[in-house]
Amino acid sequence: MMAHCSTSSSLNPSNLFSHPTFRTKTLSIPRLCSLSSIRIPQSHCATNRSSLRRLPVVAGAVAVDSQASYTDEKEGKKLLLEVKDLTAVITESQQKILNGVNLTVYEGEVHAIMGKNGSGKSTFSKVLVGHPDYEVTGGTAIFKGQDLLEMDPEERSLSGIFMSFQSPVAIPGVSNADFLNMAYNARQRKLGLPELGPIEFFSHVYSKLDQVNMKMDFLNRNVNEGFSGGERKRNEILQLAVLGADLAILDEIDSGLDVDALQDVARAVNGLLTPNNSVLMITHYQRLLDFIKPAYIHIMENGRIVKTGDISLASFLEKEGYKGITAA
Ligand SMILES: Nc1ncnc2c1ncn2[C@@H]1O[C@H](COP(=O)(O)OP(=O)(O)OP(=O)(O)O)[C@@H](O)[C@H]1O
Repeated sequence: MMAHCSTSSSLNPSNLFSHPTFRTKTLSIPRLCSLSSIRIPQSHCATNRSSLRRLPVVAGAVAVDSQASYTDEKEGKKLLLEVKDLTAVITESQQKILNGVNLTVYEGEVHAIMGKNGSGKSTFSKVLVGHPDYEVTGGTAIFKGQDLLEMDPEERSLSGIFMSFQSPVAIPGVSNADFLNMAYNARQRKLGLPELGPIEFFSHVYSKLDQVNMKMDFLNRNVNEGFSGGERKRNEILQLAVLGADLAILDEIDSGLDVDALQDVARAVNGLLTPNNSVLMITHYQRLLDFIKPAYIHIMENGRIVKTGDISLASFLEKEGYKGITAA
């Protein structure tokens, strides 16, 4: 899906979702990168830097609050995310989708969520990042010791959550390089660190391109415009590489990837893993898990995690299907 330009002339970065331009049914999380269905105001649909500077400062994946006192530990690892009995409905229809999700993620862990189509996997991840299509009706979500549900989407991004969407959108008129540069500088500003000009930024991003095996000319192209499905997915991981994250939520990052691209993307994600950050992957297939190895696999059914196991759960699933899992 392509992003559209509207005629809105200004945005309030601190409350982006409330802006009429963004109150659309197709809105996705307002962060600078991986905007899955965002509408960019006409005034921002230009490649000049002054326009870009006016884009909302909603950079994702910035571990600003690295000093947060989230003390619960397991084997020396800090508790990153604790979700308890989370319930949520679709805002418009009030249809219940999440029926009490429980999930605990410590730093340095890789988790995968699997489940039948329509079981609520994407909804869960979008609820975590504060997508306005959904309303939380119960439960808690604590991220780095802070109440995630109390934060607006921008704060969630700035506190270190990155989400890669199933269908990253194109943003006409905004070059990939400018987009990433702006996102990077937003983080630097938030951290009180020096911003990088375009030339300095280029050398910074150059090594990241290598990590995802992307050619340099992708930087000069407009964000995701004309990119193949696989290129969009690589671009998502490039954004993650540039911005970093304490918790990267990757929604079907393997979909549409050929075998080589899958390996590139997996290698890049693995290269970004440290003892302090975590990944939550949503996938249907074991092939991704062969490359990015999760410690935990969760099966979601009817808006709840109904089973948790290790990698053997994915192999079992591959052979027996979900019926086998439920019966197991
Ligand atoms: N904004 C929405 N409007 C209407 N229905 C929605 C909306 N968001 C989710 N749903 C419905 O909620 C259910 C769960 O959807 P979700 O996308 O979370 O499932 P999923 O497990 O990610 O599925 P898949 O594996 O096919 O991607 C589906 O029946 C879906 O149609």
